[in-house]
Formats: sequence, C-alpha cells, structure tokens
Amino acid sequence: LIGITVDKAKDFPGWYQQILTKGEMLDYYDVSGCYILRPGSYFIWEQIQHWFDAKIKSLGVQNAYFPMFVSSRVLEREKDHIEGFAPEVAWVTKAGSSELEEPIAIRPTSETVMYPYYAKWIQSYRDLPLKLNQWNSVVRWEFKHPQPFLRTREFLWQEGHTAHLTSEEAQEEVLQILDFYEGIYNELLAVPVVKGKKTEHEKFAGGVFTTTCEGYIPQTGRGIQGATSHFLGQNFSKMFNFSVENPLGSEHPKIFAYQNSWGLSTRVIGVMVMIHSDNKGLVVPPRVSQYQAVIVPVGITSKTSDENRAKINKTAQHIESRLIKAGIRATGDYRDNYNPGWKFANWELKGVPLRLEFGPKDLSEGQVTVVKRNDSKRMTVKLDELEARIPEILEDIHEELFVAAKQKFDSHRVIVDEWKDFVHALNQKNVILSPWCGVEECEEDIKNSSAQKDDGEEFEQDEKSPSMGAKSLCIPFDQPELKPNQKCVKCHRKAVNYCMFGRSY
Ligand SMILES: O=C1CCCN[C@@H]1CCCn1cnc2ccccc2c1=O
Repeated sequence: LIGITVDKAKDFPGWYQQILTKGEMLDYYDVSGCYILRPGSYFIWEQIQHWFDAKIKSLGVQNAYFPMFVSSRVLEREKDHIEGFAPEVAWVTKAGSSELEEPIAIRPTSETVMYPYYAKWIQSYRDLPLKLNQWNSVVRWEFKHPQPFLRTREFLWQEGHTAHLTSEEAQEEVLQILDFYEGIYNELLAVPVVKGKKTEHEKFAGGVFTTTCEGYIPQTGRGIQGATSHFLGQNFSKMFNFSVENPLGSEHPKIFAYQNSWGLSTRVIGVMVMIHSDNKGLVVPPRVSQYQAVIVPVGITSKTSDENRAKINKTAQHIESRLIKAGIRATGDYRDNYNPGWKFANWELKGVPLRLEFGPKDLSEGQVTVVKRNDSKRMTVKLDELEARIPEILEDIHEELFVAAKQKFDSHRVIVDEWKDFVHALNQKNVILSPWCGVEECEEDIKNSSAQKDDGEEFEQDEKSPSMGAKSLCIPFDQPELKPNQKCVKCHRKAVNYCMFGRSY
C-alpha cells in the first residue's frame, strides 16, 4: 500500500517528510535546504497570494519587482542592520569561468535594494505614502538543520515596504497588516495564532518594534513565528536619507519618512501541514485545497452488468460536473485499474477534505455517500440537495479543524508565575505566559535555565539539534492581568508585563 509508514506521535520529523512527499506536496532537491513545490502546495500558496493581494490592494499597496542581486557596496550600506545576518548571505562570485570584479549578493530581503530608490522617488510629502510589495523569493544560507517549508535556503514570500508622512499612519498600517496575517492563518489555513510584540532582543534590529503572529505545533509543543510586521520608525529613511518638506511650511524642519516592512512566507504551509495532518496523510483545509471533493464510483464488481456500470460512472461524472458548476473544486477517480479501497487511501493521502462514494445503492436511492477527511464521519446526501449541502459540509470541516487546533493551542498555553513550575510546564509541551521584568539579561537567563528535563538534567546542546531553552515568543497583545507588585517569574524584579515563552523553531 502507498500509505504512511511512520507514526506522527513516534517520529514526527519522519512523518512530516513522508506526508509531504507521499502527499505530493513537495519533493527533495539535490541542493541541501532547497525543495520543489509541487502543484498541491503551490495551489495553497496561490490561494494565499490571491486573498492577501486583494487585502493589501485595498490599503493602496502596489506590487512591484526589484532585482534579486545586491552589490556588496549596497548590501553593506547598513552595517548593524545586517551584521548578525552576514553569514547567511549567498554571493555570486563567478560567471562562467571568469571571476566577477565585485561579488554580488542574492537578496536575503530587499531593504537595501529598494530604499535607495525610495530616496530617489520621494521628493515631496505629496509622494507619501509610498506602499510597495514584492511577491518574490529570497535566499538565506542557513546552517541549522533544514526543514521543508519551515527552514529552507530559498523560500517564496511577500515583502511589503511602506513609507508614511506620520508615525501614526505607519503604526496603524503595521497592525492592519498583522490582522491580515492573522486572517490568512484563521480564515484560509484554519490555524490559530497569538498576536503580540517581539521583545527588544527578538525584534528586527533595524526597526523600532516588531509585531508577530505566533503559531504552536502541538506534536513538539514548540512555538513558531508565523509572520512579522515591523514599524521601522525613521531608522532607514535617515540611513538612506529620504526626507520631505514639512507640509506645515518650509520654516518647519524636514520630515524623514516613517516606515514599515512586513513579510509572510511559504513557512505557513508547513505550519498548516504539521497541525492538521494525521497518520493517513495530509489534511488540507477546504478553502485552500486544490480539490475540495473527489467522487469515487463504488460497488462495481465483475457481477455488475455493463449497463449498471455505465450508469454509475455516468451519474458520478454528472455529480462531479454539478459540483464544479456550483463552484466546488471537484474531481472524480474513474480509473478502472485501481479498486475503491486503493483510491480512498490515495485521496486521503493527498488530504482532499471530502470523498463522495457513489454505488448501486446510491444510484437507486438518488443519493451519494459523503466521507469527511478530518473525522472520517460518513453521511448521506440526497442528490437534489447536493449544491446546498456540500458547501455547508466543507464549511463545517474548516470550522472543526480550526476549533480542534485552537483547543490544542489554548490547552497548552499556561500561566506560570513561579519559576519552580516553569521547566515542568515546558516539558509538558506547553508554551508559557509568565510575568516578566523586561530585562534582556533575564530573558537570556530564562532561556539558559530552561533547557532541562524535569529531574534538572541539562539537555545536551549542539548547534545542529533544535534548542531546548525557552525563548521569548512575544508579548501578547491580549495580556493576563498583572497582580499589584507582581514579581518577574525568574529574577524577582517587578514584572512589567506577561510574556509568552516557549521552545521554538
Ligand atoms: O522580516 C522582514 C519582513 C520583510 C522585509 N524584511 C524584514 C526584516 C528582515 C530581517 N532580515 C532577516 N534575515 C536576513 C538575512 C541576511 C541579511 C539580512 C537579513 C534581514 O534583514
């Protein structure tokens, strides 16, 4: 049988690799950290693009395309912005057999590519706001263990870069974009996320603050950063020198533009797969699934008359076309060289949300049998209720997937006020909300002191294995109430807010 031979609960990385390849989402490539996105996953990316593109265009964002190559002079334009990232930058040093004069970097992100042109194009305050987005790919030569979708050396993403006359307008947009990111997770992928602000230590160093959507992978109990929206303040406009006349008059000082940058990548597909899929294969949420329903003729045996066999296949094809006409992404599997059982396993592997079985009994009763991929529930739908019922069942599936994932996240997000309870809670696959002092050394101390088993034994740490220390994930916008004089969970300084900590990707 073609099925999954690895248990999600026993060998999560092995399971993840198998369902992606056997589910035909992705294939491995001979350059480490690079993968092939097959139609099943590319379709999901297209749905995300379609939804998000409409949203940002409603804010007046325009798409553009900038070169993928960055000269070293331009890339190193801003030392501190990229110093920590320099080891990840991939360089082109040769063309054919001849060395290039100057090495050329492949964009890891496009600030240094775009902002010199923002400086050139923004002369007057009337040129603001300037809001451009790129749908492109970037390269980051990570050395940590690559993971399909989650950590790859090239990935598809969108990067939005906006410039505004006022800080208020910029900060309003940074949160609007974050809400759109939450919408991609909740509305399209049926994945719950926690929105919040990154700590000073975890934020994008080039910006003023970073807001984030944090996901949770139940199997590993790890948090995962799902999308970021940064308020850059005037840091980059001062660096690249784009300021405009003050609308109040030339006697007022020139204004350096206030900027945002925001990004979401194909990592979201990995998060969706890890959360919803099971030991039978992929489970793809209906709103992004390439096929939402697959119809399979059943009950045709060597004893079935040719007339009945033809009738069953013809009616099945008729059902398929009715669904397509009703806007459902339907397909049918009429192959006569595979039996229904094999077909069921195959389409379950590919994560199709709904299977319709149509056989002699269904033909005589004027009905079809419907099987839901997420919970294997079987129902009967009268043929004349098809166009009404199938969309409803698909919506139910989306809702059930979201509720199940939210229940898992909510039940593994625990409040811990005392350090004595912290490590045990972490080892129960939880992310932890704790009162925190806001001091970076304390954040580091929490990370270093939490890479332990319950008996206090340290985990052996090497750069290849995922870190076992609890990092700060975000300071959630939705905060539990601090008690008066509440102390920091670790250092007993006064707590300033609750911070979400957890092992992470
Ligand atoms: O997140 C985003 C959203 C989209 C636009 N860029 C920002 C910030 C990117 C931060 N970053 C991330 N990896 C890097 C890797 C190499 C060089 C530079 C960088 C780098 O600046």
